[in-house]
Amino acid sequence: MIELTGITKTFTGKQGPIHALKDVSLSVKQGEIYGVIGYSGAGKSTLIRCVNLLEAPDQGSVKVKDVELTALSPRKLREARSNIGMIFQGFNLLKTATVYDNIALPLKLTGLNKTVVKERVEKYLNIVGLNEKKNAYPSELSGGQKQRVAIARALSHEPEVLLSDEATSALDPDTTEAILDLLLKINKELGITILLITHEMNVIQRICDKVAVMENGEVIEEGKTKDIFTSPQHSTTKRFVNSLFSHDIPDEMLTNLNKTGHVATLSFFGESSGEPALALVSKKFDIFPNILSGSITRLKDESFGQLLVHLKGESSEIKNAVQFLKEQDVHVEGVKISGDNQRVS
Ligand SMILES: Nc1ncnc2c1ncn2[C@@H]1O[C@H](COP(=O)(O)OP(=O)(O)OP(=O)(O)O)[C@@H](O)[C@H]1O
Repeated sequence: MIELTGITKTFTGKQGPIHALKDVSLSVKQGEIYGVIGYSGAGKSTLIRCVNLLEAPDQGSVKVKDVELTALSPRKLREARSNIGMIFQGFNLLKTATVYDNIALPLKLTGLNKTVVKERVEKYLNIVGLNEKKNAYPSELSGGQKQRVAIARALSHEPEVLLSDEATSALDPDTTEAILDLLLKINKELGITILLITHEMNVIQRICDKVAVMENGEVIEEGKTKDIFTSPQHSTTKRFVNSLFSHDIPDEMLTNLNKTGHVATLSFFGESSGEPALALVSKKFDIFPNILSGSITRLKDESFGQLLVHLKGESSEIKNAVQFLKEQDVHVEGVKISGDNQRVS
């Protein structure tokens, strides 16, 4: 549905060129929710703005539904853009217009008649659950309600693609959850493909099928959310994944524990697969596993758990136990302590 190939964008900064995007390629399939995560300045906004050519890339190809957008005339580009909705962190609502008019005015500009406009506004206000607020002004709405209006406005053009530029970053955790649920519903029930950018791993965790991690204008890691969570490769990706699990054990304690065995994180899917596998390990091998910390969270439709464990015993027994855990689909990774990388895997 969205194919970005070899996208390069350089800005002219006061201190010289800023290479915001360096040869970035990305492929989003129809019906997917695809998340791009990265720290501030990674290039996420520039990338998402290239998809509808709000930002023109210096080089590279932007295809949406097999149409090369960079080659279109201004009129054809306007048509193509009507198939790509967008929502923003700051909502971008007209302050002087009611909720109804915020959605209706852009529709009228496309030439739709009054009856169709009314039907569309009501349909999409219903979908976002805000029909009773149609005569309110944005200043009378909460942040979550403003984002709902913005979503209804984007959907009212009946696009196949929705771009979300940090749509939940200005919202509190409960409102964020509600907006993420709404995005899931839109994806499921209307079949809209969603490409979003965020700096919050919980957004990726809750709704994304796939994720790309960006740093310094490049995609450093990409794949199914499930795979990235169980086996992050790049140190930045590991930081993002670990941000969801606070195994707050002091380094000194970890160093001491490593003298009598190995400290490792075990990642697993399903609520019950981690602990039973660990119980079996203590029966089968001459080791004593001790859970130091653990938590379970949800990855879209599945539960995903992580345990920080101390495996006490001889190295050879630990090695066999780790091999056994891997065979039970538990991902095992040694924990770094003070630069001394005691890898178990
Ligand atoms: N119009 C511009 N002119 C000059 N530099 C820009 C412009 N837009 C972005 N940049 C620079 O490009 C780099 C990437 O910015 P971008 O906004 O895409 O990153 P980001 O990952 O979205 O970060 P943030 O979450 O802080 O917005 C940054 O160094 C930024 O300062």
